[in-house]
This record gives sequence, structure tokens and C-alpha cells, in this order.
Amino acid sequence: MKSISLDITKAAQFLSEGTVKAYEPAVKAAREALENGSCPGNDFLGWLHLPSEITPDFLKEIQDCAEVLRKNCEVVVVAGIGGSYLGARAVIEALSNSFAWLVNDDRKNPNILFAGNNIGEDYLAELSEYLKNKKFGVINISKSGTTTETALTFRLLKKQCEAQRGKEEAKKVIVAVTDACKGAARAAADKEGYKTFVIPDNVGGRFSVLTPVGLLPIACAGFDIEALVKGAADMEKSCGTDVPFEENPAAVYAAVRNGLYAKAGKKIEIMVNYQPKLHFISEWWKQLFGESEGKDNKGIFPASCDFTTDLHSMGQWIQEGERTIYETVISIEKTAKTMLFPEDEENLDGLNFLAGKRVDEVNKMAELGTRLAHVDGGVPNIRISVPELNEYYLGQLIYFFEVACGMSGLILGVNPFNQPGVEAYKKNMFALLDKPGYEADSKAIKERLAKEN
Ligand SMILES: O=P(O)(O)OC[C@H]1O[C@](O)(CO)[C@@H](O)[C@@H]1O
Repeated sequence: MKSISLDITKAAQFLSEGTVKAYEPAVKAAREALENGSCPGNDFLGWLHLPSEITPDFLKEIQDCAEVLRKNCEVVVVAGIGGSYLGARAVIEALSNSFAWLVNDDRKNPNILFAGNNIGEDYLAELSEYLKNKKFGVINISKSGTTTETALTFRLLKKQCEAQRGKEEAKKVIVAVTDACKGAARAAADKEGYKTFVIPDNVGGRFSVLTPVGLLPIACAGFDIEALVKGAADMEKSCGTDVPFEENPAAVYAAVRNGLYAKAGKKIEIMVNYQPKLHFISEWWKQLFGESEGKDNKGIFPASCDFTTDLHSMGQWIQEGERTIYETVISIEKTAKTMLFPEDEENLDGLNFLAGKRVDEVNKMAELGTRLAHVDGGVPNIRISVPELNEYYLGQLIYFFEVACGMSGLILGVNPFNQPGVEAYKKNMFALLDKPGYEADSKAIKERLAKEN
């Protein structure tokens, strides 16, 4: 089996010689601290050996549950936000036919929709309209079980599902993935008798894609979760404490990004793809690194672009804007399909020079040309090469980023496994909405607003 691979040559050239290698002791210490649990946030290290610890019986339980949903639903709505939806969406979109959702014929797989990740009234009303004549089920995913966006959406979906199917039938197609004991999602599941899966206490949301949080929706969509976990387990070995620095891709990635940040003033990392299906891989990656590293007034800002699309909008900035950025490109070596450019007698578009070539050849030349141009323009380039888009390599990619993120955050000197900053907006929102328990905050925020206006 092949493996994803990392090329940092076009990034290391922006650093003085030996800089990446100089991070070896720090990377080694970080990797060992993860292994022996001596780092900050050590109560959230359950993801580290998750791939190799997942049993066939556990995968079977997830597959069986997915089968019930697949048999009984045309549509499965995944209610969740942040780490409770991005990983599933990233894998499902990367593996799905881009136009499957438009196809009306006898579909083999239910349509997987995502909600509970915003508070858009139009979005929810339109979702409800769409679901009106559909046989739909719900996977309610929330580690805390109290996240407003998800809880609010679940209440709406539960009521609609029960109204359309009857309470007893609805119970068969509503599944909760949540904490073992606490939170509203757990309370509802226990009261109604829904099938549930537990999110382990020691796995934070953004590291949870290889728990039922990601695996159940991915299995519902018809993808091979065994292969996904196998890819992750193989990458777990490739990034182990016993692997030499240069051979451990996650160690090298953690080292080079810290070097670019600390020694070359590169404060922004742009995750780039050349396949639109990878859009949500970048979204998942942004949460992983953003929530893990952005604290104590430090951290690389994780951004993303879909190329070549965004070369026609963001390309100018990247080529000539402030030189505080670097790019990490996920490059897919082999496409799943083949499409050749036809010859045209009239050649009105002047494209006959491409006749007989694969579309992917043009894409690859765009990628190479962009890499050269951006490097010439002062943008370091890290390249992650993925042999092809399938479950196995996505499993590798996911684990690679997770372990690199843990190491990178520790090198930066932060706790990569907490997210205290996200509470600030929630506190204000609850105070503004007069949530019971927030009386003093409500008074204070209203007085402040009155003064400011
Ligand atoms: O699974 P939960 O508890 O609903 O949280 C969803 C997301 O919200 C956050 O807690 C931030 O508020 C993320 O860390 C998490 O992935």
C-alpha cells in the first residue's frame, strides 16, 4: 500500500539552512509528551491510539446502525457543529459524486444533509420544507449535548420526524452521538430510547472524526469505514515515537510550520486543493489547527483556498500581497475518472493544443505553474501528495493532521486540546437572550449596550 507523502523543499528554502532539522529535539519531546501523557491537555489524548484500538465489533455496531438508517431513510440529517460535523462532511464530500444530490433515480445511498451548524432561519425553514415529503432520519451529534445551534435544530427535526412518521417509527431513525451521561442530547436519547453512541471523554470534538461522530454519518453515506480506520492506523505507525524525524511526515510538518511562523514571520497558512471535493477537508483542518493553536495571543491563522477557482479571486493577493503567508497544497496524484479534451475542426477557442490531453494534465500543470509563481513571489510551499481519493488515504491524511497538530501546538507552547476562547460569544448570546442563570450578565450587557448607543 502506498502512503501520503510530504515535500517541504519549497518551504525550507525560505529558512536558513538547518532550521527544520533544529526543531528535531522539540518535535521529539512533543511526540513523547503526547505518548506518555505528560503534556498540557493530557486528559484529551484519547485520539492518539484510537485508530489501532478500534475493534471490528465496534465498526460492525456502527455499520449495523448505519444500515437501519440507510434502509429506512431517503435523507439523513446530521445535526452537529464544529468537530461534531466537519470531519464527517469532509470525508463524505471528498468521496461523493459532486452531483449525486441532484440525481433523482433509484439512489443506493440516502442523501446526507448537515444542519445544526448555523442559526439561519431561512436555512432551517428551507430544510424543513425540503424534508416535508421525505422519509428522513436524524443523527444528533454533540459532545457537550448543550450546544445551542445543534440543540435548537434537533428540537425542530425531532418534532418534524415524529409528526411525519409517528413517535414510535421516529425512534428507529433518530440516533444520538453524545456524552455517556450528561447533556440535553443524552437526556433526550435516554428518555426516548434512541440508539446511542458515546463520544469518549478523552477525545475532543475536533479530534473525533474517527469515533462514531464521523464514522456513523460516513457509513450512512455508504463509504468504507474499515478502510478509513485502516489508513489512520497505518499512519499512526508512520508517526510513532520510534520513527526517525525525517521519516515521520507529521513531525516534519510540525517542524516546518513552526519554523515558518517563528523564523520567517509567516503568520497565515493557506490550505490549498485543486479538487473542489476537498473544500471541507480544509474546513475540518481549519478547526483542528485554529482551535488548537490560536490562544495566548499566538498561533498561525489557518485559511483555505480552492484552486484553480480562487486563483481568480485570491490569486492576486497571494502573489503580491503582504508576505506573511505560506501554502500547504493537498495534491491528488490520480483522479478517479478520465476525461479527454476533444479536437475541434474550427478551433474557435484556440484550445486544440489541448486536444487529446486529460483534464487532469491541465490541472496538474496549473498546480505546478502556480507553485513556481507563488514560490517566486515569496510564498513558501508545502506539498502533501495523496495517491488517490479513497477512504484509506483519507484515513491517513486525517491522522497525519491530528498528530501533527498535537505536536505543533506543543512546540508553539500552548495547550492544543482546550478552547476556552469560544465561550465568550456564547456567554454574551445567552445574556442577550435572557437565559436563566445569566441574570447578572444580562443586566451588565444591557447596561453596556445602552451606554454604547
Ligand atoms: O459537540 P459539541 O459539544 O456540540 O461541540 C461542538 C463544537 O463546539 C465547540 O465546543 C466550540 O464551541 C467545538 O470545540 C466543538 O467541536
